[in-house]
Amino acid sequence: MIQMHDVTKSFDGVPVLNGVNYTLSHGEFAFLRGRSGSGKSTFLKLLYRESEREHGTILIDGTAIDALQKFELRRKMGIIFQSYELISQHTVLENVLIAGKALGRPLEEIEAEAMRLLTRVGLADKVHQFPNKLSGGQQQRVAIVRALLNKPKLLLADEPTGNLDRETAQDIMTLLYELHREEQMAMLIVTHSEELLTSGARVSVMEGGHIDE
Ligand SMILES: Nc1ncnc2c1ncn2[C@@H]1O[C@H](COP(=O)(O)OP(=O)(O)OP(=O)(O)O)[C@@H](O)[C@H]1O
Repeated sequence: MIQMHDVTKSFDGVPVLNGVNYTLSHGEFAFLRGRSGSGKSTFLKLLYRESEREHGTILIDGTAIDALQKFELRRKMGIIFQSYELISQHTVLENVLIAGKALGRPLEEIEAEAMRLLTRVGLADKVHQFPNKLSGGQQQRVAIVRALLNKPKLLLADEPTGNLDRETAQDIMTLLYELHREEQMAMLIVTHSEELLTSGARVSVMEGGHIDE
């Protein structure tokens, strides 16, 4: 799903990624850990081309990421962030539907899929609420549903539980693992928290500009 070979990135002449090699298989579930400032977010941003690498190759689902327009690349993936990134003037349902409307999918189809997923994550009674009426954990569940609406083969998560208390963070990690199995997609989750790692899951570590298993 992800094949990264010898990728480098620096900011103002200071190297952050220094020849990163990384592979994630189709349907695999994996964590990426690392100290603050080690380059984890930079690594993810290169994958969804929020930032551009200097050297090396990156393939997503077998295709070199430069061979695609950004919107084509991002269709292949869902992305969630620590800060949820919901639109405050839109209801929960509207926030989720945005992802499907962006692809021009029929409203009836995306509404049905949104309701299925929102029910799955325990938010069936919140669909007409606005995000500021929800807890942090509930807002992250909305963001997860939005990321899954178009059935991506890959979900990238950048510190998805960074703003949540421990118990809620654990619930979100469990939910992500269950969804990876149920919806059959690869997931790469960046976290600095060792205690949140799902037991038995693959864990890679970003350190010194490299990724080690
Ligand atoms: N746009 C940018 N311009 C300049 N420097 C940057 C930029 N983005 C990141 N950096 C630097 O690159 C390094 C890695 O940052 P990055 O955000 O990738 O780390 P991280 O491992 O995700 O950290 P955290 O766990 O704190 O989020 C840091 O030293 C940061 O200051």
